[in-house]
Amino acid sequence: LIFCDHLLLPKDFPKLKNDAFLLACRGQETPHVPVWCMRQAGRYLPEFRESRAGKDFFATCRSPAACCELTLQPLRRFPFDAAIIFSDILVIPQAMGMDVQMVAGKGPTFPEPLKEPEDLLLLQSKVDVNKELDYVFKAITLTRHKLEGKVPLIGFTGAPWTLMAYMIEGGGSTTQSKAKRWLYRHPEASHQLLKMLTDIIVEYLLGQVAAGAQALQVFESHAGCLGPAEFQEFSLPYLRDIARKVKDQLKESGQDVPMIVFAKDGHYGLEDLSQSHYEVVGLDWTIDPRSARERTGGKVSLQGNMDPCALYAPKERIYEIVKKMLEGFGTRGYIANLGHGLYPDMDPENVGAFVEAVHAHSRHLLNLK
Ligand SMILES: Cc1c2[nH]c(c1CCC(=O)O)Cc1[nH]c(c(CCC(=O)O)c1C)Cc1[nH]c(c(CCC(=O)O)c1C)Cc1[nH]c(c(CCC(=O)O)c1C)C2
Repeated sequence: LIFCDHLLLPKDFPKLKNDAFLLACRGQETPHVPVWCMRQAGRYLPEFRESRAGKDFFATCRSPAACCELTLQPLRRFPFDAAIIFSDILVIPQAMGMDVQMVAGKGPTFPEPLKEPEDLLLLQSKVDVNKELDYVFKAITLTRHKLEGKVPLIGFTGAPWTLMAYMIEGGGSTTQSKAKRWLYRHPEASHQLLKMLTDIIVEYLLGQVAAGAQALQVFESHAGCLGPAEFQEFSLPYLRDIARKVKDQLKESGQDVPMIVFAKDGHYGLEDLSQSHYEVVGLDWTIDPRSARERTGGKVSLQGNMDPCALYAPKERIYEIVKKMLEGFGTRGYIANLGHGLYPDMDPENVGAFVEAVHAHSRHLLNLK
């Protein structure tokens, strides 16, 4: 039999061998605390730099074979309990007709960001998600097959506010002041854009599940620049809408896929996030594990939250930090991760030490029970 990778269909997937991550999402017992890292497919790996060398970032995102290879790379080195599909949150603005380029040393850049509400007319409001983002779905299907059931595959999206911020700022920003100007000056147009994004995101996530994603993470990376009131108005309702709509649709076809919401620096919204139809709330390192547990009252599983910079510490110190983190969160309903993505200058050995520490110490704690 000859298999052509690009003809692989989203069915007959290999049987899952390690379900610790999926069990933890649902608060069920696991033999160890599952662990993965945001940006685990990244520049800190020499093999990643080699695969990406000289290739355009978004061209790489459009190649299912390249995305599959980059997704699998970290799993060949470390016993992570989940894989996350290599892609980017900015493929959605691209699908809506915006040009996004990866500029070396600067990051993703929009040559023509949205400036005024009239610019919304330039956007493709009815995006044919299955056609425009088909390459992501193909990457997911291929990767799920190539994972051979080793660990579950996570799909993801940017949240509406975070995507809106990039579309107006035209790239990364520390203040998000151009995007926040819209919230205060053009609230109606802001809601119009957020609603437009929400509809596309729902379809996009459903497409990822149909293609083979076994869990979904929604990145609200720019929650931190909103205050509680703006979060209540411009972020939370859309995060809730996404989870509710995705879950309602999946239920109709008898499916159930755990969802994770990660609102970076959105500690003020923790109680609300824990009551937003997500099984898991991701945390950055500014929240103390015990207080996060108290504030979420056992309603959700938690994921996080070691400071990525703690990985610069010597290995023994990493072990101590992990130990404290595990004792703070407890071993049930918990997925170990960093509080944000891995930095490109991280020593892969220290990433390995982190994974090893989570597995070893959580097994120790679980054996004491
Ligand atoms: C590895 C990588 C990615 N994106 C970028 C890079 C580095 C550039 C390169 O390799 O050339 C540019 C890339 N893409 C983006 C940025 C940040 C730009 C900025 O705000 O300054 C950069 C450098 C935008 C982006 N992209 C993403 C987010 C949300 C998570 C977060 O808060 O970091 C955001 C904000 C999501 C993302 N992006 C990526 C993944 C892959 C899966 C994994 O985690 O291993 C994921 C989940 C992949």
